[in-house]
Amino acid sequence: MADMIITNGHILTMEPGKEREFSKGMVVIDEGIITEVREKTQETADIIVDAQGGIVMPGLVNTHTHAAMTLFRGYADDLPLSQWLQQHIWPAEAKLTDNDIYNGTLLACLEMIKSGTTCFNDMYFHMDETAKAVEKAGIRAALSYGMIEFGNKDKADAELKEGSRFVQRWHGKADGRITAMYGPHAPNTCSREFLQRVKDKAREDGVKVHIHVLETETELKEMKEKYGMCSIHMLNNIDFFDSDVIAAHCVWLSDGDIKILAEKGVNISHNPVSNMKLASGIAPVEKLLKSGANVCLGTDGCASNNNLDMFEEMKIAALLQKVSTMDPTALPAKEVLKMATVNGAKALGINAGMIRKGALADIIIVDRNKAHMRPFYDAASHLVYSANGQDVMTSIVNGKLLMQDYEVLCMDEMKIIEQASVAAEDLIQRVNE
Ligand SMILES: C[C@H]1O[C@@H](n2cnc3c(O)ncnc32)[C@H](O)[C@@H]1O
Ligand SMILES: [Zn+2]
Repeated sequence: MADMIITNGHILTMEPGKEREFSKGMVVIDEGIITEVREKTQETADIIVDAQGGIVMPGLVNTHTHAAMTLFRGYADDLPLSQWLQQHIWPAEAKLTDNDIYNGTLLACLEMIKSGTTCFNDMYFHMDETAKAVEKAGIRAALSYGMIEFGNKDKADAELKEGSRFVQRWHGKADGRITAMYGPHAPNTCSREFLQRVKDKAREDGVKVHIHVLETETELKEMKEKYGMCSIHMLNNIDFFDSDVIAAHCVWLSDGDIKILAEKGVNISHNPVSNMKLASGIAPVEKLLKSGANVCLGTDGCASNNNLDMFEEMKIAALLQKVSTMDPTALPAKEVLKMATVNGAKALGINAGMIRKGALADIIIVDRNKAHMRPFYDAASHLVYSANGQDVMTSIVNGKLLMQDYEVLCMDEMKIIEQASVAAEDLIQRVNE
């Protein structure tokens, strides 16, 4: 007897090269793993999930965020990145406590579970608290301590020590739901020597690296002044790049940079809403995909988005490429859906992002019984252009039901909202003191 069977749904497998879509399908889950995907099964299970009227698909993978920044949702809007970070966000972050991070991350987990994200990639501070919140919520996450040293040798040692302590403590924990990584913030906030040390340490520990790269034109100019080359060439020169790197943003790329990223197998997290809100620019996603690079999708934090809705992110990613290339065929729905599922899972090194025998049972069910979801010709089209996060009925992570038929089962929804609101209020009071 299996643990769970999902029946009656319209299944979208997203299996690379073998994508299948069929109605009234069955997905069998045992011990957190998908064991069967077919039209009919002889198997029985403890839990039967009726997906009638729903699209059964892989959970969405958000490959770049700062979860606890939910506490800064709407705090400092309508500013360019450098002013936003230096004058508003960093001074406020200096006042964050463990309790803030725990409550802010739980709020983020709630929002993600409700809007169909089953795994997220996070870089922030007080990361033990983020990990504890992930452990509690039941979601999957890749976590890294955000290291910033601005070339200061003592700070560099302390930052790497903390990054390493976090990796040792949390990698593979929470039934394997937590993957730990190193998180050097960016090439213009970390020195070249430090980035080299971080990458060496990550290789030694066998873990990945999550970093912001070439988000703004200011970074490009700073790097050219300091090193006589852009961030991509500087990082390539120190042998930083391989398929164990998740580079967030990558907006200001030359054709030569794109070639390097593709050749080295670097994973690029595209964050269109944040890039548009901070007016950072438009990442050359079409060119990156054509070059063979693995491009995935992230929301960035709630201070620059201001939500964690990956459905919204998918639609905006598609529309932005179309208007920037003046080509309506650019970034079609199926491609952007891959970015938000299989490509994201590949970037984070998890066996998910698809519904296939042997994959992790991270699955969502999206409601088709809504006015904006009818008629129904093509699932990918509806998921990218018509749906939003509030159409997610059911979320399953590691074979466990975190939300079923819109009812959150893994946490007390109202309590999380209340606790995070109180934490945010106290925090802003401390910031303004
Ligand atoms: C981990 C640190 O990163 C900061 N941060 C959040 N969003 C961005 C962004 O878009 N670019 C650069 N840095 C960002 C966050 O506030 C933490 O200080
Ligand atoms: Zn970021």
